[in-house]
Amino acid sequence: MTIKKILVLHTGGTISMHEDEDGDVETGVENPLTGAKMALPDVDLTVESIFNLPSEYIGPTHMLALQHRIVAAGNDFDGVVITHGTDTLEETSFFLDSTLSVDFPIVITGAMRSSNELGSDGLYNYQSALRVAADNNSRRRGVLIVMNDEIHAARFVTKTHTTNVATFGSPISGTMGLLTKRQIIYFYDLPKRRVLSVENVNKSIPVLKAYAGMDGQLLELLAASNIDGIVIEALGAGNLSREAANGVVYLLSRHIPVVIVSRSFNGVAEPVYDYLGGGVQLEKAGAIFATSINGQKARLKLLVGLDSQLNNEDLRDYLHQV
Ligand SMILES: NC(=O)C[C@H](N)C(=O)O
Repeated sequence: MTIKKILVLHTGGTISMHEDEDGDVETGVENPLTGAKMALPDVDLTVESIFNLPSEYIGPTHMLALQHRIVAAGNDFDGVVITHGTDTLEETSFFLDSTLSVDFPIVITGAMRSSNELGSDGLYNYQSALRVAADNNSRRRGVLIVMNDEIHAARFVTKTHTTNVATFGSPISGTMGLLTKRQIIYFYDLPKRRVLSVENVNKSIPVLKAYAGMDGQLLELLAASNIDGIVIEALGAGNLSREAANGVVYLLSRHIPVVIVSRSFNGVAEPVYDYLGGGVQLEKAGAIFATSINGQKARLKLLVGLDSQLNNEDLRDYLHQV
């Protein structure tokens, strides 16, 4: 068996934290994963602590720094493993997946229980991520999320539970693969996606959730506040109240791109209803329906699309693509 060279990038999160005597979880200086004993395949690890942050502090600038580090690694490694807090793990995964085209596996993992808690899942998930990154079958699959013996695609994964170790799920596509004691099994291949390079991540793109009785006031306020675009988690298949729909029309009249996803946990947003506020009329007015992603991912996709100077039809096609 050939030895696989894996680049490990620690970024912080619960996987690198510990519980104090009161049971509160805090960050530490030493990463508990460093020097930990694991049953591993033949891997040669290069370990870097690129950040030591709770993932609530991670934003697009950090994601871009990670992306640059991976690009700089070139073909020096057979795989990359990133450890990350779970709260924004799906966003970092999605950003990297949208902006990196590499053959080697990029695997992201985290933990729900910190290093000294009973039933801590950090070391186990780290070991699983290394196994997946060292597996030849993990190549050319985009960015993968490995937690709790499951493999998920960055495009479809989301955090589904506040505290459970089985928090990550892919409601639309299902789990992409599994780790057993001896095997790594993939159930399906992903549809092709368009990868774009990104240079500047400083766009202002808020995400707004729709609700019964939503008015257009907030949308009009946002239209006057120098935003570059907006994502609305609309109702059901992608519908809004009449007042909110008028707010969308106002935003569009100011040339602010409006991207529609659903606030529903599962399914794809698409234009179905033809009345004021219905998806058909929102699309006719110029709103863009993003396919199969949630609000936080649509925000990143719009950011990447705008930074790549995509406009009108091109931007629409890009956001439509699964
Ligand atoms: N389980 C976790 O990692 C949650 C933590 N708050 C973080 O995202 O950094």
